[in-house]
Amino acid sequence: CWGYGEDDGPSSWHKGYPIAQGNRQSPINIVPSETVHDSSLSPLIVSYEHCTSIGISNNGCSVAVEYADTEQGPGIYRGPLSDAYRLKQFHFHWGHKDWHGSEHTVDGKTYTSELHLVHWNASKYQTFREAVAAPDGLAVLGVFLETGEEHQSLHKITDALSMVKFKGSNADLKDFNPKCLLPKSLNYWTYSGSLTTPPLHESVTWIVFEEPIEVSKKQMEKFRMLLFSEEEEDEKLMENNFRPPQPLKGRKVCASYN
Ligand SMILES: Nc1nnc(SCC(=O)Nc2ccc(S(N)(=O)=O)cc2)s1
Ligand SMILES: [Zn+2]
Repeated sequence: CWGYGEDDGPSSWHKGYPIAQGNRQSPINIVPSETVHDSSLSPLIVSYEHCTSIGISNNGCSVAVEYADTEQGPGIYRGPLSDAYRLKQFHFHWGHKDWHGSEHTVDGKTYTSELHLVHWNASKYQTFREAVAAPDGLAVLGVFLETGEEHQSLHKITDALSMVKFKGSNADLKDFNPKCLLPKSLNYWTYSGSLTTPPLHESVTWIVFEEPIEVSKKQMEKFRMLLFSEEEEDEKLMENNFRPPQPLKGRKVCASYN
């Protein structure tokens, strides 16, 4: 199947997933001077009050924290969105070293990691599976991580990583509210894109925050001890699980203002 190595990495995904060469692929390089400031863009509303996280798992390409799928669950609305989107999971992408690891770049600058909070359009679709392939099915919040001060809430995640070292492993992680992982400013860029891993569905309204959050080098090192491989397999360190920027193909990127 697909991966991030020499033979199964992003440059060969098009063989199994032709959409990889589609017209609204993600991530992209964001050029702030070329974004359109859309004054009709209202502030994004993040409503993460009722947060029943059910667990943390290593799915073989990243580490993800899943949320219970309930009506009054955590969600986002307004901003560029016409409907209410419900939080399904969040996960991270990172590099082998601190100088790279993010998927989106800003004027070519890479960050040490990128957090993705994956939401699906529960106003319009019955299930995540239905929404994941629909053009307005998903909304993903992107948060850049850069090395600096230790993040006071990220330790709840990094402390759990040793329990999900191997592909296919999962552990309890109760009531983790990801609001604490958002930056102070909710200024964002938004554009129409895709999943950044196979099946690469062009179903994502991307909302990427301008302001990064700070995490310590030690906290990043804990992500790099995770494995792509299963127990009993040859150890393959989980790192560089990011797709490089894809062609913009004429899309415009809008900037919020709040
Ligand atoms: N029928 C199907 N069920 N599930 C899938 S894909 C599962 C899934 O959530 N994939 C996913 C892949 C990439 C991203 S990302 N990195 O946020 O663009 C988010 C989510 S296809
Ligand atoms: Zn992602």
